[in-house]
Amino acid sequence: MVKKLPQYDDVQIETTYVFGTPEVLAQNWDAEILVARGMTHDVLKELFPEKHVIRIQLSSFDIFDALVQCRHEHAKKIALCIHNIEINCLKDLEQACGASITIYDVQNEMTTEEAVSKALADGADVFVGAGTMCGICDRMGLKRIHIHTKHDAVEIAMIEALNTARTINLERARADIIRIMLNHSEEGVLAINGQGKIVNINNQAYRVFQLTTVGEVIGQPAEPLVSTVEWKDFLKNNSEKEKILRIKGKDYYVQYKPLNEEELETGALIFIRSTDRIIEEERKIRKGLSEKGLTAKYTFKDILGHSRAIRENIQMAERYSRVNSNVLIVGETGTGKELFAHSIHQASKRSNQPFVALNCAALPENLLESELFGYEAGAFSGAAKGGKVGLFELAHRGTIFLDEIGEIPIILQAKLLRVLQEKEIRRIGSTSVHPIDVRVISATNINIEEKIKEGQFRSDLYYRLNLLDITIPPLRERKEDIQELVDAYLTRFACEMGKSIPKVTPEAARLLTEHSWPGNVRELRNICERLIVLNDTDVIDAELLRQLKIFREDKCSVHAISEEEDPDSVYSRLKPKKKKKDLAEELGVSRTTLWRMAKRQSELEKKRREQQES
Ligand SMILES: Nc1ncnc2c1ncn2[C@@H]1O[C@H](COP(=O)(O)OP(=O)(O)OP(=O)(O)O)[C@@H](O)[C@H]1O
Repeated sequence: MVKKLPQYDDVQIETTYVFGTPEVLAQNWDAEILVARGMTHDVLKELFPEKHVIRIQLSSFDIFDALVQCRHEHAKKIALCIHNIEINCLKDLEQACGASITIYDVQNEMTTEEAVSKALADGADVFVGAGTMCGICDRMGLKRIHIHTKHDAVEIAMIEALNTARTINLERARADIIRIMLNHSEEGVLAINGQGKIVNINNQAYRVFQLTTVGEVIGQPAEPLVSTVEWKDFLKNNSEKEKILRIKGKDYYVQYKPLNEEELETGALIFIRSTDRIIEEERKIRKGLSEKGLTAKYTFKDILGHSRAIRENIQMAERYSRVNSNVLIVGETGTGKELFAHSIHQASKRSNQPFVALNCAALPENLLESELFGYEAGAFSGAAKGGKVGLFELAHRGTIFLDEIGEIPIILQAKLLRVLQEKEIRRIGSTSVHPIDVRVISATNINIEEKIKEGQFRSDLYYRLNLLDITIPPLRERKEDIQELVDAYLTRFACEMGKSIPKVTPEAARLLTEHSWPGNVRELRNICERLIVLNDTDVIDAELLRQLKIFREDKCSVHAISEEEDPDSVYSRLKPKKKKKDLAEELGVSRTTLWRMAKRQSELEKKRREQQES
């Protein structure tokens, strides 16, 4: 009957003939959208306020068509019983029909009956109207003409109904997504209205309150469930609140957020999270961060040594933790500069924020720049698709530790200085800047002042980095720490390896104290580890130190290798055979020092080649 309707797979259309009293119309419709004409439309709308009821509009043409048919009935006086319609051209219509026309306004079945009776008394001989009127006329044996609705009007109403159906379905799909999201949330979520009644609850909250039937609590007061909560005060004050509540024997972290969005009734959302879960998640996050190197591992408690120098350094560093100024830590390799940097961060107000460490000597200039400042997508060929967040951005609100700062290329020094001055960074290839709040702790084992004199380090940057400074003396200058460090490391490694803790004889202790420790604490730590691995007795004596050739690297470690004019160093002899990690251990140096040695080595080789060529 209706042509060219848009097709929707998920919409079902049914047609039915309804006629009669509101009681008849009030049958159980399972349709969500009803399409009807005239009085039927009005009655259905009143009976089903929650449904969409769409009106099929009667057109003047439909009425005209019905009136013209009255000619065939030889009408003299036509009664037009119609609902809520205005006709301006009555005179023309009367002429076209050849009869007088009286309009009777009808609202429902009762008023239609009254109108028909009145029209009859007024002398009407033909009645024109809709289905209800026709039914009454048929009962009374009166001549009547039914106003039929044209296809076009039905089609327009059906299109409106289908569009409404589409909107309903879209809304429903959206609501389904929100429901699924809510139900997949690890948090229990409860929405309460201004009267403290539950208007919505997700699956997780059902579990928390151990409810069994879905919908059991909707419309019920929230009070028995969250009885300990002064939600009334909270609604009154319209402020957020958080509490730890014990619900069904378990602890939950509960947050209340007031809801007074314009279109929503004032109420609140209650979020409920298991405290066990929060702790577990935090642990995972910390683990994730530490795997990425974003957390500090050490505190001042990890720094051993009772020498005056080390104690004074710790005291000073503790004071530095309380402020935000940049710190420069100076000391030979392996003296514990990184340990101090971690500890300062951990004792500072930034301890819950990231600690990001970077060795400036370990990367070539271009990589170092992108590592520090990040880059935009497509900033250069080979750049990662989504761009890259730089370490400064990663360290926002926390601390960045720039080890081997003396090695930073002069071009990057200018950029770093700008970052420290402006407190904002610009990624490579980006036009915009990001404000950052990062504390910089840097470390060096070279004399930066010398580098400044040589024009290789900017003095303005040095003063920015060196607002506070710590100088850690080498181990050979604080021999009183050696015994404590040896005891601590022997104990630690023996426990880790399930061996008994060996006793160090006085002679062995003397040898250990007299050793020059060019690799400082790192070297001492490595030697202690070797002693535990290689020794199966309970004693460490001088003979064992000699047998195990414990100090065999003495002549070959940093000092020996630092003689730049000696390219035939132990480093170059060992290098081809070793992995970087093993080599660093063998030489008793850090991987950075190793990298520096490699760099120096290749510079020397280059120089030698150039000399040979010239
Ligand atoms: N005072 C100390 N107490 C305990 N352990 C220490 C101490 N000083 C250094 N160490 C240990 O020695 C090793 C080297 O320390 P760290 O990496 O902090 O030195 P560094 O000065 O930063 O070295 P590099 O300049 O070579 O990077 C680490 O295992 C660290 O835990």
